[in-house]
Amino acid sequence: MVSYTLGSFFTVNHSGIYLHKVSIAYDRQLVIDDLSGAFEFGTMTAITGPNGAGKSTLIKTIMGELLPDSGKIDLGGISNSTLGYLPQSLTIDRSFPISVIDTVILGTWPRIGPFSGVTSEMEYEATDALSAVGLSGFGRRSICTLSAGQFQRVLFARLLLQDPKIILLDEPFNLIDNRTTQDLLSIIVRWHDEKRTIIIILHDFEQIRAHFPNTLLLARKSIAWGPTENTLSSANLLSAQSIADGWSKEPKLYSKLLEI
Ligand SMILES: Nc1ncnc2c1ncn2[C@@H]1O[C@H](COP(=O)(O)OP(=O)(O)OP(=O)(O)O)[C@@H](O)[C@H]1O
Repeated sequence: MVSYTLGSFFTVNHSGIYLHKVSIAYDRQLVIDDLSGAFEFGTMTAITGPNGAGKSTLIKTIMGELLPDSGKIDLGGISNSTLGYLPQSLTIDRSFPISVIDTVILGTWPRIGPFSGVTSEMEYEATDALSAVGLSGFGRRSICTLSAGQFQRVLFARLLLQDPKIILLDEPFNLIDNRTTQDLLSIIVRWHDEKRTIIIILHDFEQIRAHFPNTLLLARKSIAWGPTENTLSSANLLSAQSIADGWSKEPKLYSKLLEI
């Protein structure tokens, strides 16, 4: 449980990832505007919104890859080096000549460091993880020979070895078939049952309604953040879309940066 002081007036206790008035800009263009809210530990939250809404930017900022231009992100006492993160598959370079099993074993680095050497126990764990994601027998294959869905299964196996308490997934079902999606969804649901915190970017409202109790609807600012049924109301979705229709015409500049 973390205590957090808002201004000089009061202190709130929370156990989760806490965002307080977070704004993020690229080249003076605001892509997240004054976002406040919490991802409570143990909850499962979908982040959705139109293309360009700032969803990946938000996740990268929680990961510490980007810094907010103003506001604060508090990880509730957890170091961002221990977060489990799956970026969008299109951003991952698969040309590096590495085997499936070694890719999965890389998941142990955040737990035991990169210099410990590969033990037979790690190989057993990685083999088990590959079997859990339906890839028994794939260990010696090179990752560049895998299909998109098989590679995504490998990345889930790597997360199984990493064993993180907080898992951030950026469109994990992009470009993969329904069967793989269902298999990976059942792993995510199991992680939730194990009280891990899941934050997942998704575009499919049916999938979100079926599996994710909480949703943040983003359109460069929070349109709604709370129980999924309330967040994904027609009025909120319309509002997000109309904001998206407008932002390409009128880029909003970040006023604090303009003062420089
Ligand atoms: N490195 C960058 N430099 C400049 N602008 C960027 C950068 N990364 C993202 N942007 C811009 O910031 C805005 C938000 O991008 P982001 O990728 O966070 O959106 P998103 O909601 O994840 O979109 P999508 O659903 O298309 O993946 C977009 O207009 C994008 O072009």
